[in-house]
Formats: sequence, C-alpha cells, structure tokens
Amino acid sequence: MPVAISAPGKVLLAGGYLVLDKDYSGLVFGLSARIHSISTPDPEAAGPGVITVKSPQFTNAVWKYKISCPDSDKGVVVTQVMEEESSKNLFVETTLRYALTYISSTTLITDFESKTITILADNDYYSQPTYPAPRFNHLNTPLSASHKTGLGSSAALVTSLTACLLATYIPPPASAPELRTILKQQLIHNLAQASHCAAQGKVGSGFDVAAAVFGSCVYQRFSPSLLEAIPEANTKGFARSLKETVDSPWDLQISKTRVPRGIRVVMGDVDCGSSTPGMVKKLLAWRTAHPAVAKKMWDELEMLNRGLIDLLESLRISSEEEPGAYSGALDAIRKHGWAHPHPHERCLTTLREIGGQIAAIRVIIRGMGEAAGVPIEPEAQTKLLDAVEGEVNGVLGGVVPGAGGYDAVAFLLVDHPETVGELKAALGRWNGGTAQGKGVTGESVKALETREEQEGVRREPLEGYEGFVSFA
Ligand SMILES: Nc1ncnc2c1ncn2[C@@H]1O[C@H](COP(=O)(O)OP(=O)(O)OP(=O)(O)O)[C@@H](O)[C@H]1O
Ligand SMILES: C[C@@](O)(CCOP(=O)(O)O)CC(=O)O
Repeated sequence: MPVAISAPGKVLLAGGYLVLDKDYSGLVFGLSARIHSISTPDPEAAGPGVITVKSPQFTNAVWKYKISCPDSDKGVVVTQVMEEESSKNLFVETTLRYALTYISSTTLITDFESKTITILADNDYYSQPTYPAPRFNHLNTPLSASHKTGLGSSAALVTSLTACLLATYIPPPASAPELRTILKQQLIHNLAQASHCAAQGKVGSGFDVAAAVFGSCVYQRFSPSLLEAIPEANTKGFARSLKETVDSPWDLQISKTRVPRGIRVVMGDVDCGSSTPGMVKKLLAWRTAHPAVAKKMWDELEMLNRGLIDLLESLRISSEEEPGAYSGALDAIRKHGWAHPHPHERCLTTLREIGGQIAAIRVIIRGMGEAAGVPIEPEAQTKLLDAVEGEVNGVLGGVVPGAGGYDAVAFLLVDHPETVGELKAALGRWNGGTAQGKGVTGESVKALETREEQEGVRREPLEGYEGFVSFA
C-alpha cells in the first residue's frame, strides 16, 4: 500500500542562537514549502531487504540500501549498494538506520519488505533557474550543487521520511489515515530529532525538526543529554537505548502559534550563503568568554522576543474579536503607512508596537553580532531591511531570520496582493546589498512564494503525485 507524507520547512523569526540554550525560546513558523516522501512497492525487488530512495528532481540522486538485522541489540544495518555515479546522502542513510532500528525493536520485524521511496521537494527549497517553475521542478544538477534557500530541507526531509517509514512498516492501526492522532507526533518528533542530530553531528537546537513535526510554534529545546546517551549506531545497546529514549517523555516545550489572519510572512532569498556552524561556534565561544555581558544580552533579547510573541497573540485575538476594526487598520496601513486619522485605535497601536518590537530586537541582535564579531545582521542586510520598510506601506518589519548572515530576509506584512506585489518589486529592485568579502555586489533579492502554514507533518492523498511517482 503506497504511503505519502509531507513535512513543512521553517523560518526562525526570533530567537536565533538563544534557542540553542533550553532556558531561552525561539519563534518559528512552519512554511507551505514541504518535502514529501512517498513509499511504493518496489516492482523490481527479488525479495525483501532493499530500500531505494530517489530524488528525481536532481541528477545522480538514487540511493539504494541493503537492509539487514544480524544483531537486534545493535540495530538494523543499512548498507549502501554503490553503483556507478552513486552519491552519498547522509541524512537519508541515517534516517533509515534510526527509523528502521526503532521499527524493528518495536515490531520485531527483521525482514523489511523492499520499497522505493520518492522524495519530492517544493520548489522554494532551492533557487530556481526560472520563475515560475513547474511543480517539483527538475533542476538538472546533483543535489550537492543546488542552491538552498535556507528553509530547512534536511529537517523536513528527515521528518517526512521518518513518518513515511513508520506508516509503511508499522502495521494497523498505526498506519490508519489520521496520522496525527495515531502515529503520534511525539514519536515522529523524538525519532526524527535523534536521526537529524546524528546526521548533523549533534549541533543545532532542533527547532527546525520541531517545526517540521508540529508546525508553527514557540520552541524551547530538549536537554542535549537525552540524545548524547544513545550509543553510536550499530554498536552494543544502540537499539534498546534508541527505543527507550524515543519512547520516554522529553523536556522540550512547544506552544502552538500562528501568524494572525491578514498578516503574511514573505521570505527573500539573497542567494549568497553563510556558514551557520561557523557562526554558531564563534558566537558561543564569545558567550563563554563574556558570561556576564552575554547573559544580559540574552535576557534582554528573550524579553523582547517574548514581547513580540505576546503582541502577535494579542493581534490574533483582535482579529477574531473585533474583525471590522482589525481589517480597517490593516487597510489603513497598507494604503497610507502609519499616517492614520485615528492613531490611537487599538489594532493600529498593536500593529505599530509589533513594528517597534522588531526594530528593538534588531538593535540587540546587531550589538550581539558586533560584540562577537559575527555578521548576524550584516550592514548590507540592515540597509535592505530599512529600505524595504521605508518604501513599502503595510510592512510591519523585517528580520534576518535564523542564524542571520547573508542568506535570507523575512518580512511580516499585510497579506494583500498589492502589498505583497510591492514588496516583491522592492526586493527585485534592490541592488545596494554589497556583502563585503563575499564577492557579491548589487544582487537582487528573490521573494519566495512560500507563506506561513501552521500545520506540521501530515499524510497526503496519493493523487497529488501522479506524474511524479509510479504507483503501478
Ligand atoms: N530533495 C532532497 N532529497 C534528498 N535529500 C535531501 C533533499 N534536500 C535536502 N536533502 C538532504 O539534506 C541535506 C542538506 O541539509 P543542510 O542541513 O545542509 O541544509 P538545510 O537543512 O536546507 O539548511 P538550513 O537549515 O540552512 O535551511 C542534503 O545534503 C541532503 O542530505
Ligand atoms: C543559530 C541557530 O539558533 C538557528 C539557525 O537557524 P537557520 O538554520 O539559519 O534558520 C542554530 C539552531 O538553533 O540550531
């Protein structure tokens, strides 16, 4: 029986770096750009024990694995069958190893039915050569040469593949249609975090996997020690420890959130690139060397981020309790900017406060970056954010999301076609962005189509993949 699962990408609007510490939080929105994993029977399989994963949007993107379980305590062994022009895919391979080990420990299956799993990524994950591009556009490059837009492809991939493997191999009732209630999100989350963390080399707060599973949320991470306790894959005790850890309660904190109706997040792809691990290492080294100053900054930023979360929540409440006044305020700012005949009207005040809060957050972020010598909001991005905010009525504010740097920008704005169109045009016209030392001068910024979407991992109807996957 074929199974299709998708998981969303992410944008960390507030809380970059802080969210690495479990005492601080991150505001992360799930995105409509999803990565889909579709498992189908393998028509060419001579018997059980072969899983072929492929990403037909890329060249040389077929990864074939032999699956065996010689020692149940050490877990399932996943060995790539290397063929001419095979590449490695660490995230796929690790996810198979972890998910199949968990499944085997739970169900006692050792002979896994052979399957083909097709991975399809929505176009916004990679810079496209031409716009608009057809759905699941073929990029004519190997995956390693694609230009990622920073939407968290590895987390969405690991999450959808994990859920797809669970739904494929764990027999009913777990494979019944309602993924969320039966294949519990918590299980998908814990298992996907374990795989992602192992593949990533144990860095990262896990906010991207949390968004891929739960969708938009305020996230406080789990204790890193939870995963540190799991032995290396395929060593003594791996299977037992993985199962115990995944089935145990974790100390992460998730509270669901959403962008209020009438407001939209638009991401701009700067297509320049920054090294997140390098920035994280440098910033954390500075934090360790300057504990007192850093604590003050972290606490101040946390307070401002929490303030932003509260303001967005009160705007959401206004949008439901006073829809007329709310829509009027949105209309007014998109037409006239902040000049309004009733400046003290409640919704307008909240909208204004959101803009002010984002500006205050950016001040501290810049200070943090300067102090640590890490370009979290580089000057080129400051100019871009300020220029767009000044030019386009209806933009509440913009940030350099996640780790910051030269990769991307994200704006909160009134969700009206004219406002979105003006923002896209302003980004397209932008040519003042000189990333010093990066060799990029005067690049325009491409607005992505993706928007905030509240829902996390979900089962998808198979009809959506006709033409991309063979169900024969
Ligand atoms: N379409 C895909 N098919 C198969 N594997 C993929 C696909 N997209 C991403 N991956 C896996 O994810 C890896 C990229 O992960 P990486 O953490 O570098 O990027 P990212 O998660 O998109 O980063 P960011 O958090 O900055 O958005 C690839 O090397 C590959 O292993
Ligand atoms: C710097 C950090 O806090 C955020 C990185 O975000 P992004 O991958 O740049 O979206 C790292 C992390 O939380 O894993």
